[in-house]
Amino acid sequence: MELHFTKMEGIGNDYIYVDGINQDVNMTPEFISRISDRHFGIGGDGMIVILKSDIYDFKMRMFNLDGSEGMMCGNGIRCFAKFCYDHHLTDKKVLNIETKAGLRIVELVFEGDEVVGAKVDMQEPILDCKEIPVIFNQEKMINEKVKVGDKEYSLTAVSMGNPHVVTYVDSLDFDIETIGKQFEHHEMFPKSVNTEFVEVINDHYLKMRVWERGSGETMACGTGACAVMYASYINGYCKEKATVELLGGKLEIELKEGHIFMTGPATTVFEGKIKV
Ligand SMILES: N[C@@H](CCC[C@H](N)C(=O)O)C(=O)O
Repeated sequence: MELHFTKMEGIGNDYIYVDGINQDVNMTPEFISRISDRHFGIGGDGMIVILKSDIYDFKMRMFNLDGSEGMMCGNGIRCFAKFCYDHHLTDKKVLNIETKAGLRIVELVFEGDEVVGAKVDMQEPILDCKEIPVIFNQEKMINEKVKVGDKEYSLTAVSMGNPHVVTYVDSLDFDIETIGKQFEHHEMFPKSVNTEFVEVINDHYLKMRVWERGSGETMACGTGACAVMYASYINGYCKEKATVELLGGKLEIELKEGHIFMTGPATTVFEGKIKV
């Protein structure tokens, strides 16, 4: 049997996109980590499957490099919407997409006839520790000093449908592999966590690196950039609109009427088929 796929990336956060409406897709962790492997597979930060939804236009399921399933993917959902439009699964330019974290509304961005990106209503950020989830002795974790490994960090925990913890650093040049794993496996995060390390450049420009649960360091994380903007806003480091620069590029993030909006590119790298 063959599996048709499209490799796509949103500022370097790359996934293998597969149409699960017109073909059967193996969604076991073993298969996902095998095809995502950069030496023995197609290569990517994981796999994203396009499915029919009973309530909205489409349903997105996303899987990390280790095969674990994520609730939401910010860079992924922009590419997901482009995939649906480019593959003629829809001619809508605004798509309602069902994710494990609920509805996300994606407005495609065009250059001429070509879809080059999207603006996404990422819904309301969540600070409630129980919902994120974070085991902590207060309702919210905002700029709280917590020891991770042998160092104390000031942490702000935010859910964008998936769990994030944001911390501020003087320099982005550090051993993310060691520190990222300490956060990812810390007992205060019962469902693990995505960790964002942020350098504040000014009140409308933030730079970050991310360590994603299930995938390790990636070039970018869309939900992470939203969590960073919101954490920085409530900590008084930025205004309602900010550019967030990640290793793979920039996203524009805006807080409007309690919702976070993310705008960024979506790019097709190549298409193919593999024997499964
Ligand atoms: N890269 C993504 C987030 C992917 C999911 C995450 N690793 C999780 O398991 O929560 C993004 O762009 O948001």
